[in-house]
Amino acid sequence: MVENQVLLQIQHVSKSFGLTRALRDVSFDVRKGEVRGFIGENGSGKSTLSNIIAGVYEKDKGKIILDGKEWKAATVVEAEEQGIALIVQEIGTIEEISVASNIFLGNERRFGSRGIINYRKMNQEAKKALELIGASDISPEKPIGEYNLEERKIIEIAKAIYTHPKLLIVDETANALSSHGREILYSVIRDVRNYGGTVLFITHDLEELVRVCDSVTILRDGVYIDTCYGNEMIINELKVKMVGREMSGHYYRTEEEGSMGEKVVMSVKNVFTSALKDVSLELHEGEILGLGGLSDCGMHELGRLLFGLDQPYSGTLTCNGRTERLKNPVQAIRRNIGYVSKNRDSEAIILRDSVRNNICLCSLDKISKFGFAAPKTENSFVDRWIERLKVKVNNRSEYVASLSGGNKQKVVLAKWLGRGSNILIFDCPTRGIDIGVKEAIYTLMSELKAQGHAILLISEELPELIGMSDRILIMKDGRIVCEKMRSPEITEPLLIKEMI
Ligand SMILES: Nc1ncnc2c1ncn2[C@@H]1O[C@H](COP(=O)(O)OP(=O)(O)OP(=O)(O)O)[C@@H](O)[C@H]1O
Repeated sequence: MVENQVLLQIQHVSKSFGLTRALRDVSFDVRKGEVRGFIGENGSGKSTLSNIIAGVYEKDKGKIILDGKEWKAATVVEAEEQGIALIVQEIGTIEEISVASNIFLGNERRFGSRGIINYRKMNQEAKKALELIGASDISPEKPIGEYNLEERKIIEIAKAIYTHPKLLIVDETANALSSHGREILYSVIRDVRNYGGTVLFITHDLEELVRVCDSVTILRDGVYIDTCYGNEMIINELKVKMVGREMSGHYYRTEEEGSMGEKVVMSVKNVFTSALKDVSLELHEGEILGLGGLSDCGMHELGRLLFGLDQPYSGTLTCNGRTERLKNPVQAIRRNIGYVSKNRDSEAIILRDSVRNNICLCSLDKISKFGFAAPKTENSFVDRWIERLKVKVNNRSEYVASLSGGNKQKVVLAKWLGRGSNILIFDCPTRGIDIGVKEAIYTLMSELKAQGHAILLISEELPELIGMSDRILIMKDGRIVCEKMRSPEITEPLLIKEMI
């Protein structure tokens, strides 16, 4: 329940990274027991402020008051000790260690005696933490590397809630989760609110925001715009406040029926892997083929297989008229296939390299002459795509690691669109992307379709699947269980019925 006492006061906070003014004189308050949404376009400063509160970054100016006292965390561990938990946008776990060690990272001392850690006790406690949020299928002893993006996010949720934080910050986490994972997250948010804690909830999904939050604060270009409460949270008005202009409201394709060319550009027949059971499909030129299902249905694995990342036990794959085995992504790129992975930071971009090199990476053969790429040609190629996708970046030499989440995603898209791949496998392409750019990406997908490109759209967002696809395949337990042609009769409940 929202109390009248204020927990967090942000007072005139500013922060710059070199030339980028990420936050400019931002001030607002959040009360105890309040679930506060936090929205703004990509690069508007949401993660920067969250990171300052949670001790990751230092602010340049301003004050933060927590529970009546000035708050200045020097480290994340210090912030945790003071009751602040942050679930970051990307993967926040450490690869080489166990689930339990991740949950108690920085707090191992509590299981130690004379310098020796009692791992049995740590595992037992981690098991309790996981059970508490209904994730008892995750084993504390296992290395975290055995778990996928969604399961790792659930482990991070368990870690965050275990300490009963007075302030829980959730940065763009829901869109890495399936409906089951989202239920876990929402129930944790309800628990925090029930014991009088406060939640700062960052999301680009405004419907989710209105469902989950008591109020919302809007940032634009690092500047505080407004805070709306309860019934004042009207989606169309929030969009205008975020973007600073009226939005058209037409995100998706308007045709009632689907269309596609005759030519099949890619097909798989009777494919089996550990995750796929007798899967066959055909992708046509000029087609957007939607692939949906629950997150463990096999759709993400199918995307990996079509890009040569995984190999089938049996079955055939035909690509641009040739039957073959894609042994690796290099072969797939040669066959003109592009792939946007759901797992952005670890699979889709090189964080410690420039925006320029990331965008050019797969197109060097196209923009080079006699094996040499002239810097001028490279630069104009990169600038064209930065401009086209409105990537918010100071210059093309900036490291991708310093971009906001949504802008990283735009770099991934630019890389494949720039190459002109005629087969595009998009796994959750609009993950973390703000509404303005979402609209631009959907327009781009329609243009690519019109030019004859084939797109396999793997998505957990049903409105996106229904709104963009010519045909939808639903997968369940590794099999394709239904096929629906584009039509106004296709609804979310109809697809959900096939998925569960
Ligand atoms: N470590 C950093 N180094 C340099 N610039 C940074 C760094 N972190 C953030 N920025 C810049 O600060 C600005 C705000 O980024 P921030 O990540 O806070 O945005 P955001 O609102 O969370 O965006 P998104 O919705 O895309 O996640 C961006 O221009 C970003 O490039």
